Amino acid sequence: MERLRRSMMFVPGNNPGKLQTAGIYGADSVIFDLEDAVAVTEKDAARHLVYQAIRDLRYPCEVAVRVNHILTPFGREDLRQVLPAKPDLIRLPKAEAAQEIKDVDEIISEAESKHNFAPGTIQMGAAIETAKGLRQAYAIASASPRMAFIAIGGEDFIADLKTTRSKEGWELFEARSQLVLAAREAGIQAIDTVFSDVNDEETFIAEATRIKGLGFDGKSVINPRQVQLMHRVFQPSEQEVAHARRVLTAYREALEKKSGVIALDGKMIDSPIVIRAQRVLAYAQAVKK
Ligand SMILES: CC(C)(COP(=O)(O)OP(=O)(O)OC[C@H]1O[C@@H](n2cnc3c(N)ncnc32)[C@H](O)[C@@H]1OP(=O)(O)O)[C@@H](O)C(=O)NCCC(=O)NCCSC(=O)C[C@@](O)(CC(=O)O)C(=O)O
Ligand SMILES: [Mg+2]
Repeated sequence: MERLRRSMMFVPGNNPGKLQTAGIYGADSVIFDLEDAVAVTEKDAARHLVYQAIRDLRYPCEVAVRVNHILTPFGREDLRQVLPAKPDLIRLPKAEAAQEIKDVDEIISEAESKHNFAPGTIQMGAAIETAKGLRQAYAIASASPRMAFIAIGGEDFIADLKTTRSKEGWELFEARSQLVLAAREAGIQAIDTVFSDVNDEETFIAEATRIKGLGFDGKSVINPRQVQLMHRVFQPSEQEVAHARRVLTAYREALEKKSGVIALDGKMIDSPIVIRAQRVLAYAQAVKK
């Protein structure tokens, strides 16, 4: 089972209080942000705070840093200053081309070598936030062995589409589906976008349920209150686990009788159903830890 990334919580990189407590809320990952949550005048202070937090504090989860785009005046300096702290992952915003991933991969390799980190220690993820980026989703996802996921940055994506965000999310449906397909083709995870109204739990849960159904592995979140909501949506129910066990038992018995297909409660059980049942059990096991 790959690493769980049900909840990836953004933490503004210029907020010392939030950086200090970010690990206590149970998120699978924290993303210390140097990009859009940080004003241009605060970039330098934020880099320093993020470096110190990663170096000095122990987080019980994956620690990622969202740097500015490599082609902005800030991206390379972000990497230069935070890589020596050895974050688990660098998340790139507004990715539009495989070359951006390759360039950052090279910078990370140089830092790993300079600081005696094992090669490949620091992973990468990239957010697709424009129509142009979406066209390159597979190329981006497969541009480096460091790539652990691609994400959709929905707020920027919607601005690029020149539309507005609805509760039902129709405007993002096509992009979300394409993003999951590209991630699966590349064999990496797919992460959904943030939901900005932290007080609207009902719509958050509906959206989380929908994106789980589309195949996403998790969601970027902006507030601790969204973490457990997300985990609850992704938790396999007792009925799902019990059903998965019955599927595997029935299939084993079928194989013993030299048959590759069997009916359980009137429904056909064959190998893709078995693969799904195995995933439910592996997932239930992983979320218990
Ligand atoms: C929204 C709000 C201001 C509300 O604050 P409030 O203080 O009213 O919240 P409360 O619930 O009252 O907080 C209760 C307690 O939790 C603490 N607490 C809250 N949030 C915490 C947190 N994030 N980390 C650690 N701690 C936290 C707080 O300090 C308090 O602690 P305490 O005082 O001890 O009780 C706050 O959450 C926040 O700043 N969120 C992060 C915003 C951010 O990073 N945006 C950029 C990334 S998105 C983007 O860029 C778009 C994107 O790029 C995305 C993509 O690519 O996917 C795209 O295009 O779509
Ligand atoms: Mg964005």
